[in-house]
Amino acid sequence: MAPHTQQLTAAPAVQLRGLTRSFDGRTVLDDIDLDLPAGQFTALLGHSGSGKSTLLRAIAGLDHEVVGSGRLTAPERVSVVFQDSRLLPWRRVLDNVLLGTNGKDAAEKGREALAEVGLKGRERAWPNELSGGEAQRAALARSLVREPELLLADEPFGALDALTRIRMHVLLRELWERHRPSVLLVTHDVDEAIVLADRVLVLDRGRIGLDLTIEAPHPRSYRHPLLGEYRERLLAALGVTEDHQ
Ligand SMILES: Nc1ncnc2c1ncn2[C@@H]1O[C@H](COP(=O)(O)OP(=O)(O)OP(=O)(O)O)[C@@H](O)[C@H]1O
Repeated sequence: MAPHTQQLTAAPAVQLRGLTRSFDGRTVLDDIDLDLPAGQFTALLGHSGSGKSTLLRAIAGLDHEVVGSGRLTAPERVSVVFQDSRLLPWRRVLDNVLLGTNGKDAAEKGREALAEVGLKGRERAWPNELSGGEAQRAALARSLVREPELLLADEPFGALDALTRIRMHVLLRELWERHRPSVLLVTHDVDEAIVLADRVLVLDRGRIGLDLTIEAPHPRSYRHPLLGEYRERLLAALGVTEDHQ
């Protein structure tokens, strides 16, 4: 049995019950129940405006209004990565990674995390000296150094060119294999979801419209023959027909 399959039986890292969120009387999340098992790599797909970021923010504990309406259980150590690296421009790369950490071995861990994401030697660089892909690598290092039980990623590769995105997919999956946090990756890219995740959720009209387990060995390429059927099911759930592609 693959190691990640074993972890699916573990207690859920995230439990949502009856989660509802409205803005100005408009319901964006409608009574959502969801369990994310510990150590699972899940992707959340949905059209623009379907509420993906709202759901992620709720799980991250960044939206206090939503928590009041339902029940949310999430781990203590949560890291969030966004589309924009959010590095502080006035701090060098290593100092960005270390922000908010402490302990005498923090700097060493920061260096190790930068080496893991392929930024060894760039510790003293300024954020504006990094490419977009490198900045996202640094953002991943910053999230890793906190040893998160849950990694929430909101379209982390959305602003990158296609080739860089593929390299980042490989990196993210490798990091997940090594550290095994629970991951929730928000994306509107169906291929990104099925190449990376073992479970893909589709958010539609405030509900989880489709909850699909992807059973194909890793590493997966976009052309993996097993992925075609999953792609079609997800596109159908998103209301995208072949004619639209
Ligand atoms: N703070 C807010 N105030 C008012 N409306 C909001 C707020 N945050 C989100 N919304 C609305 O909630 C809906 C869902 O937004 P959300 O950002 O969660 O969607 P999304 O699926 O992440 O979209 P995208 O893929 O474009 O990032 C949108 O209609 C948005 O305008």
